[in-house]
This record gives sequence, structure tokens and C-alpha cells, in this order.
Amino acid sequence: MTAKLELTQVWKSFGSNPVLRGIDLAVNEGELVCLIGASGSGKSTLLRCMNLLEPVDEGRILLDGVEISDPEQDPQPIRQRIGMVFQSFNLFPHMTAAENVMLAPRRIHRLSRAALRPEVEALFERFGLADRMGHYPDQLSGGQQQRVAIIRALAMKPEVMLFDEVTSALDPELVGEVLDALRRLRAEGMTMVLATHEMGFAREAADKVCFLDQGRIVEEGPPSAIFTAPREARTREFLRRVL
Ligand SMILES: Nc1ncnc2c1ncn2[C@@H]1O[C@H](COP(=O)(O)OP(=O)(O)OP(=O)(O)O)[C@@H](O)[C@H]1O
Repeated sequence: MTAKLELTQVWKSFGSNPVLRGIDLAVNEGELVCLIGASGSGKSTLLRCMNLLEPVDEGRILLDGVEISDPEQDPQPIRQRIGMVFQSFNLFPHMTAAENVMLAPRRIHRLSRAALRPEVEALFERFGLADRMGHYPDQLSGGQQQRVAIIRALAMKPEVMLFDEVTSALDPELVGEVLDALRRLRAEGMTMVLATHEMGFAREAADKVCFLDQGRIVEEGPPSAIFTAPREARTREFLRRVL
């Protein structure tokens, strides 16, 4: 199941530092939206607000048309519907890959290992890691650990997935396997938002690319519009500044 995510006029400050300044963004069902911007432009904060890890100061976030940004409501059930993967894989080192993946569903959905096993095996299979389930994180490459982190988020059956610079900590030769995992998810129809510096990937795979500058979306559109005339010169100038 996938869902639509909409943000209207989202503002967020840390103290006197305005980090998001009136973000309007629609991520339709099954779409991949890529956020591109310089360090400090607000990409992580935007993703964290979408996932309710940070409360917004103003504005609304809607998941399938229902407001989720109301600070009065419990964010936990919503967070389970919106998975997030970070630059650092954050796997528990003393647990195998499979145990890492089963941890949250066991605790939150109160499912046993045996009940989870077939589903978890299928996820490892799907992402080319069937033979790595019993490995500990330090026995896995960075690319494999990041794919385990993606599997862990998927085990909660999210309707939207958020990815924050998920290839930035990887050696260049390992980036491709994680991007392949994202391509696969997109092909399966997952709604996704990805903060990235992987311009080639954004250009090839995104439905929409958003350029973020000092907390505002300064350019957005499908790659076919913003990487070609008449907007290409502006795009080049922006990328020259941020990359
Ligand atoms: N918890 C926080 N408390 C105070 N300031 C914060 C907090 N989180 C982020 N900021 C500030 O918000 C601004 C935007 O940070 P953010 O991490 O969202 O940017 P980014 O575009 O994701 O950058 P990067 O690519 O370096 O991660 C920065 O000035 C940062 O210092």
C-alpha cells in the first residue's frame, strides 16, 4: 500500500534560525521526489518534519488527505506509516541482520520471530541479501548494511519511505547497489522522498526534482523540464553552487 503526502506552507525554526520557510510540496502515490540542496539548506529537517521527528511551527502535512502535523496527536502510529532511512545505517552491532529487521515488528506489532520469518526472508531475497540474514553488521559491507537498513524500514510495511543521503557514507563502488534497491522500490510503486547529491540518479529516476535553498523550494519539476531548455541554465547555476 502506498500513500500520498502533501505539505502546505510548512515553516520550521530552530531558535532564531529559520530552517524551513514556507514549503509547499506534493508527493503523489508511487512518486519518487528528489530533494537537492547545499549542506544546511534544510533537507534533513524537511524529511524529519514529514516523519514527525520534528514538530512543524506552522503549516500542514497531510497523509492521504488526513492532517498528521497536529502537535496534539500521538506521532507514533503515523511514524509507522512513514519509514525513514538515514546516512548512517544505525544497525545494532550485537544483532544479526535478520534480528535487526525483526526488532521493531516484534515489539510494535507483537509478532513472534517465527511469524515474521517468511516475510523477512522474502525481503532479504528481494534485495539480494538472502545469504546474509545471519551476518552481524561488521560482517557486511556498507552497501549491504544500508540495504539491511532499508529492509528494516520496509518490515514495518510503510506507505511512504524517506531517505536522507543514504549513499553519502558509502564507498563509490557500493553506491550503485543501494541505488538499485531504490529503483526496485520505485518500480514496485512505493511513494518516496530522497535527499541526495546523486544527480545522475535524480535525473534518471525521479518523477520530480526539488531544489532547496535556505529553506525554500526554489525550483521544482520533472527532470525532463528542469534539466533541459529553457530551465537548464538556471539548473546548472544552482548545481554549480550546491554540489
Ligand atoms: N536539532 C537542531 N537544532 C538546531 N539547529 C538545527 C537542528 N537541526 C538542524 N539544524 C540547523 O538547521 C539548518 C538546516 O539543517 P539540515 O540538517 O536540515 O540541512 P541539510 O540540507 O540536510 O544539510 P546536510 O546536507 O548537511 O545534512 C542548519 O543550519 C542546521 O544547523
